[in-house]
Amino acid sequence: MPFLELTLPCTEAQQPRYERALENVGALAVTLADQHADAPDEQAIFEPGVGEQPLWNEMQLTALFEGGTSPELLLYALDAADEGLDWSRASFREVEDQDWERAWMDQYEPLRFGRRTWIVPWNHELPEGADADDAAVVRLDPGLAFGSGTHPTTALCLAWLDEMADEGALAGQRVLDFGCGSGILALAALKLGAAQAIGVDNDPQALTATDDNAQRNGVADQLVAYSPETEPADAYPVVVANILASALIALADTLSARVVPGGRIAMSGILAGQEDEVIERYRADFDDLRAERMEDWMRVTGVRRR
Ligand SMILES: C[S@@+](CC[C@H](N)C(=O)[O-])C[C@H]1O[C@@H](n2cnc3c(N)ncnc32)[C@H](O)[C@@H]1O
Repeated sequence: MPFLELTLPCTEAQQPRYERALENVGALAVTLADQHADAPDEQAIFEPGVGEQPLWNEMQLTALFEGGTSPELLLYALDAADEGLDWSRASFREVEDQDWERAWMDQYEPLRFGRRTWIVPWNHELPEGADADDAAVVRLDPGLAFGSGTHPTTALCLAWLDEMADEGALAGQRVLDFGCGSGILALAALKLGAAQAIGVDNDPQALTATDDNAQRNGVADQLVAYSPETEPADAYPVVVANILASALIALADTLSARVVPGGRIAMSGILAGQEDEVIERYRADFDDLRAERMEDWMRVTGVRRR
């Protein structure tokens, strides 16, 4: 399936704002490359990781959208997403998915979250010095679904799961990963000791990626991915939902009902400044609501009232 690729030259100072606007209108992936590299295959591709900033002053920002997306409508949405940004230098082309998978995998390195959670691309090994006996290792190919660990919202949720495991709150538990993308959070929960995980996503690519990654990690019998229409209306002691703030607010009744009394929830996909609205919406059903920030993004956690 072809995809629509948007490229745009920008400065280092402009990059976070452009990136945020692109993600807000549904970019599947955003990468940065050095503007001055000579040939495309020599370009240093850089996806901003946790706490990392690109080195270049001038860069080329590239975003991938679903095939069939109209460039005109996209520009209209981008203008609405942030009226102060200039998109006149944006250019578009159709790309085959293979190009993107290759670029993604080539620049993707093992990353650690919290004390012992490792996200390792399927074609890499744990770095030397990592404690292989203690590590909870997820081997991942994000494919075309969101969820490689490099986005702050994923990182915030992975760090929370790692903490939960250290507190003994994951061992043997059932976990719901709502908006599972690549399945990264469900897989991390299983590797950290959860007994079973359910993934839910409204994107068929995500369900395929989650199934593939469950096979790759040898946990296909513990992880099942559903569309929102088919997910069992069950309740779980641990729920993670990394979707946008607007979706968390719209789905508050459903998500609250998915958490058992005394169970815990972590929500992300929340831009800094949106956390109070999310907390307000969940206040009726949850205690101990807290917000944690990473870069421009927030995580809200809470404990379901008994
Ligand atoms: C930001 S990604 C998170 C992926 C992964 N869980 C992670 O933490 O990296 C959000 C995912 O939620 C899915 N999603 C968004 N809105 C949804 C909804 N209303 N119901 C189910 N899935 C949804 C998207 O398709 C996408 O895969």
